[in-house]
Amino acid sequence: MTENERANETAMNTTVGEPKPQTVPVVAVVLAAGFGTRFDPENPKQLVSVGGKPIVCWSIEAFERCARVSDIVVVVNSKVREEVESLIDQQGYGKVRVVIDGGAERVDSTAAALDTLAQAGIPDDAKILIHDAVRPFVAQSAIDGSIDALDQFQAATVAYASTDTVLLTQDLGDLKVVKSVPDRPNTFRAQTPQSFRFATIRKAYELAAEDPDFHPTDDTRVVVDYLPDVPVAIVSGAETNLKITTVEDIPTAERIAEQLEGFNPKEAARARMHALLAQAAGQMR
Ligand SMILES: Nc1ccn([C@@H]2O[C@H](COP(=O)(O)OP(=O)(O)OP(=O)(O)O)[C@@H](O)[C@H]2O)c(=O)n1
Ligand SMILES: C[C@](O)(CO)[C@H](O)COP(=O)(O)O
Repeated sequence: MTENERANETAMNTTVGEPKPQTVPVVAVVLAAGFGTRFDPENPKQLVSVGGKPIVCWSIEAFERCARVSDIVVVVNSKVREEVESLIDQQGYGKVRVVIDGGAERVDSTAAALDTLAQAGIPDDAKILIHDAVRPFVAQSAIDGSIDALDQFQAATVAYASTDTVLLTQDLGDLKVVKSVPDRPNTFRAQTPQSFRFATIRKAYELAAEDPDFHPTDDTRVVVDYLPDVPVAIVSGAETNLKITTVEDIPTAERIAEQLEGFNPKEAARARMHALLAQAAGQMR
């Protein structure tokens, strides 16, 4: 077994055998309100098709498919709302309860979803799974593992063991120096879903809201920084749980879609052409 396999093995894996019966709501929050500034702001990445299906649909379907997920909240911005709503209607996603507006940053979009859930009177012990819409290939084992982890922990994140040595750095004016080098088996790449009991994530966000310098890129960081006594469990992720960040990620995404759904050469060629055009347009700007 490689070092990486060992590290991923020590992360929590899906319960073996029958999953426990669900006694609380399990709500997936699909964050699709980003502006894709590193992709192409004129071509919202959450709507781009991979393997012939819009990225946001892959993500919603992952939670539709998991019988233990009871409800889905989709968070959008004004640029994508109409299209996302029409996709939800066309596909007949039965667990999507509401499509809400997000905010300027990812954390503002999560905060909007938490407010909506509070207004809906969701219980404190509900399990909330917060997922990047642009991670279309999340495995059912990661979703199940997240739901199971909340039986032992108040918070959990899907993560994948780093194969690179990670350097923690320090700013020295206009350059950086290495501050420390953590042992590689203790370093993981954060993925989503990141999952929490409702009262825990709500409390963390309440505390964070009082901090004007609050700009974390994920929800785990909000708990780690503002509720430092709450351990966040690591749930096994995968290389395929890719976040589509730039147009260069599209060919990899097509390859993963191909493995999952079977090969569609027409669609793959169209997507490659699309990625090249988007890249060329980006360079011209
Ligand atoms: N205000 C925001 C910002 C991000 N997101 C979502 O959070 C995830 C984070 O992925 P990221 O690659 O950062 O997406 P963008 O913010 O769209 O990309 P960029 O940072 O390049 O603008 C995405 O699903 C995105 O839609 C969101 O819901 N609301
Ligand atoms: C939540 C996240 O996907 C974990 O990998 C990530 O932090 C969010 O996006 P960003 O690329 O850091 O903005």
